[in-house]
Amino acid sequence: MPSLGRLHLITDTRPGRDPLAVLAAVLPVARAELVVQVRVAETATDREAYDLTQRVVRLTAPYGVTCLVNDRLHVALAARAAGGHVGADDLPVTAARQVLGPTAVLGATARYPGTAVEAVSAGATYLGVGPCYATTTKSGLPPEIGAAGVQAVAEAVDVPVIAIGGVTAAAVPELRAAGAYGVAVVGALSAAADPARAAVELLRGLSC
Ligand SMILES: Cc1ncc(COP(=O)(O)OP(=O)(O)O)c(N)n1
Ligand SMILES: Cc1ncsc1CCOP(=O)(O)O
Ligand SMILES: [Mg+2]
Repeated sequence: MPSLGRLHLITDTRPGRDPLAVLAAVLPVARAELVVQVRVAETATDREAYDLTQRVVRLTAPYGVTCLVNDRLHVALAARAAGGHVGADDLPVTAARQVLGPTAVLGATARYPGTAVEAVSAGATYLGVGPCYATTTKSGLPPEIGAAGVQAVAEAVDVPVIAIGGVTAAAVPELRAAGAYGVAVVGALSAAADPARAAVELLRGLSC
């Protein structure tokens, strides 16, 4: 399996956002350091998720970028994405691994060392760990775990830990120092006035 990119761009499909325009801006600067996770609203249809995934797969293929699908693993398979990401309300990691097959990239959400170790035993190849900081992108989240929470998970597992939730370029150094391999962001790229520049700033911290 090729090494995982350190900057995970999660698509922002909220009204007024343009995930493909953001991706087109970020791709040339981030290249293979980028992972794109297609995440659509729960109210989106499978067809909408599939169409967006196909477009992302086509856009990213020339750059060797890994494309993943959040939650909807059948969409990942149908669109020939590299894998998917599951959390507590999705298929269990063992079932997700069965669906995707042995070589797919499979991310799982974890907040604590115990659940992190279980997810890795069940077949997760990386962990999404958070929320690290306050965020308005997703509601109903549990309390933030901060860099200390990331460190606790990173010390417990030997797969890449991807910090998520309110992550900005300013926070990347402390997350890296805590053992995060990379970061996953929605707003830091989607809401940026200049997404390419925002990606460069995130990548600067990730390369240290
Ligand atoms: C990299 C990464 N980490 C965590 C999540 C959150 O997944 P989940 O807990 O299933 O929540 P939803 O994204 O499905 O709302 C993620 N998507 N990516
Ligand atoms: C999907 C998800 N899961 C935990 S935080 C989050 C949203 C992250 O978005 P942002 O990077 O804008 O805080
Ligand atoms: Mg989910």
